[in-house]
Amino acid sequence: MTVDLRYATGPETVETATTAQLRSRYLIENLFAPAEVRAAYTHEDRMVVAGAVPAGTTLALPPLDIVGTPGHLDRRELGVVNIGEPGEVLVDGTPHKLGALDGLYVGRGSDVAFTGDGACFYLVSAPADATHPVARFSRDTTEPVHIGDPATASARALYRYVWGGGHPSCRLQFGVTVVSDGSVWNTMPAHLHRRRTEVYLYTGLPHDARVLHILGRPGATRHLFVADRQAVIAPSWSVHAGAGTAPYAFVWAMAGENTDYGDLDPVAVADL
Ligand SMILES: O=C[C@H](O)[C@@H](O)CC(=O)C(=O)O
Repeated sequence: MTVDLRYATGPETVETATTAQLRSRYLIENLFAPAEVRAAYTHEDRMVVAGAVPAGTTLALPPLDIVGTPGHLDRRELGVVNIGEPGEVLVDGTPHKLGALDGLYVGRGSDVAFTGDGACFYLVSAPADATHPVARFSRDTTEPVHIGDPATASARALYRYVWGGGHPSCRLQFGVTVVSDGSVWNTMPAHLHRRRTEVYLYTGLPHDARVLHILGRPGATRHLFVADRQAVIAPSWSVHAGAGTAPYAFVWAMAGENTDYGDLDPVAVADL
């Protein structure tokens, strides 16, 4: 299996990069294909992001040569969000049913497989040095955090699945944010995470719409136009925010020094 490999980058490269260079470093375009698992590996906090689209088959989470262990999760933990129709994640043979935008945490050491005709699983794994129990997160029963404001087109609901305040993890945090009807902005005002890397996977966007995603250091930002089911890597020095030309949601996932969701450095709009 080929893995899309991304090296760690410094902030000074962003201002002189061409659009093609920015896209090849930070944008992950083709994670989802029927009856396949596709993966990208970033050296930024050694996160793996992957897509598993069972399409009627049973797909196993494969080991990756770059990870270097016989099982993918021998030394890693995993977050899963279903961005398709309902399906099942088999963890050591036990099925966990995930509906639209539901999440699953899988601890170190488990074997994982995916089934479901219309399911589309987005996966994030990160190094782990302890084993925490499997946990399912239902979008319907997770109480969202409402932030932003319709007056600034930034109202959105944050469904925090693993974020340091609930289920334990080693390094991984993840959840789903749904932008409210009539709003366009995510993560505005923006912030930095000095102590971790974050990856956004946009979903629910019409095929002819795009999210204008902002990256780079405050005061030296660039943008990427991002289509549905594409992911963007945000190194620790980069803001990560966006505005959609149509309604959308996104899966956010972070890995780094701690699992304290509130450990971030706000950036005032005027400083962007
Ligand atoms: O630290 C938090 C992550 O960047 C996201 O959870 C933020 C987000 O979903 C949003 O503001 O819309």
